[in-house]
Amino acid sequence: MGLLLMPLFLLSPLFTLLLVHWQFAPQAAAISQLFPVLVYAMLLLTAGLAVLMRQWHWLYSAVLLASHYYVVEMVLASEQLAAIAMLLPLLITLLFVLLQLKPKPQPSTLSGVFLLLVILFAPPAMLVLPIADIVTQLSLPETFLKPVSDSVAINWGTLWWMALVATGWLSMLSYHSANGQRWGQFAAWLAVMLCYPFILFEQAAGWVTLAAGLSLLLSLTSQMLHLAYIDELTQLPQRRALLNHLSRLGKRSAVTMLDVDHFKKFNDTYGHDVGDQVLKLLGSIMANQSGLTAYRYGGEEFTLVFHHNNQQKLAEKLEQVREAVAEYPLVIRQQQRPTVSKDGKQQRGSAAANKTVHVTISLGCALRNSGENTEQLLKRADEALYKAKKAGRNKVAFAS
Ligand SMILES: Nc1nc2c(ncn2[C@@H]2O[C@H](COP(=O)(O)OP(=O)(O)OP(=O)(O)O)[C@@H](O)[C@H]2O)c(=O)[nH]1
Repeated sequence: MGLLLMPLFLLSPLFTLLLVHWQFAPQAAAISQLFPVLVYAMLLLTAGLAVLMRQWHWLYSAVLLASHYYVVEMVLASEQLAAIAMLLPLLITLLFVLLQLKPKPQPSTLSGVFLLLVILFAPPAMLVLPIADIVTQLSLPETFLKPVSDSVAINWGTLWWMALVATGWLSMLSYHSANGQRWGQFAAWLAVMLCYPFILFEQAAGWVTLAAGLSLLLSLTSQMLHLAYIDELTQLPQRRALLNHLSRLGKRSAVTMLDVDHFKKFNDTYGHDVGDQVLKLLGSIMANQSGLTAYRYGGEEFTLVFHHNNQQKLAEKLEQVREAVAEYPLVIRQQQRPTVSKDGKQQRGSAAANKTVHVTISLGCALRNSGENTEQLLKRADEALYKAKKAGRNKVAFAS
């Protein structure tokens, strides 16, 4: 999913529920009648799916949302409301950040149980601790404590740090091109934080927790699709996605099978890890090609799918791919790792310790014949690949 699409997709529950809340008041009132059962049911569903899929990250996040929701619901009647509304978002933010930073242990391990207990009981502890006294002892400046307005129970200090955290977090996620899991957690955190300016509004916590839970559910679903369709090493879609694509391929199309030349020897010489790095690099070279969709077929074989059958254009493109791979300098360092740089020239460490090598690929292309099924098409592309190998490798061949 595109760089901007993922955050928009994961923030869509928040936008949608806000829209429903303000623009469709009768329907919103009917939905909020179902709170808190609906909210807890949504979180339970997310947690259940997370357990089923063994995606612990989502389990912890769902539990955190549930314990936060419980506290906010309870605190509304508390005399400590203002003080808790100051410290609770801080605690929740710290826990969310902890979940982003730490590798998530299995809940069946000791550290997993500990993490679960902290997430479950740290927020409710605020209900029994003398939070108002603690806040008084902090002697925060007047400007920090000044309420934003009479109608919202939040002060300027809290609003500012939330805005700072949101900006910093957002920049980090964009800079590192974060995955759905991290965006999902950010979306959930943002939704929860939105609760605070509106904490006095009826069912505000229910609405934002519902939005946060939906964001988690969407990110969990997209993670499952990712695991099912994307190859972890090369980050290219894998065979299952290829078969799906081929099943709806048009008449004018072509398929190319390609494979690394003498890869066994390469692995034997430089090690399997270096071989893996080469496959990763091939994945990124092919993902950056226009006019085709690249898949990892399996092992050191890749498949390229084209939505046209112009042989001249295909030959030019495939020649371009072949050259891009053959000309890419792989720097094998002392630790036996190739430098996979964008411009292909970056070298680190002592030049004397490095060795530059090249790999080549052979490509076999089949233009789709009328009435031909997927299996026959792939078989002909494979035969063409065999032809390219026989012709000396580092070649492009077309099926007859
Ligand atoms: N590092 C690494 N190697 C792999 C992976 N998948 C398959 N291979 C290796 O790829 C090699 C394929 O070898 P062969 O099918 O004999 O072909 P080749 O040595 O490339 O020779 P030609 O294809 O005839 O040029 C085997 O040694 C596999 O172990 C992988 O994911 N990582």
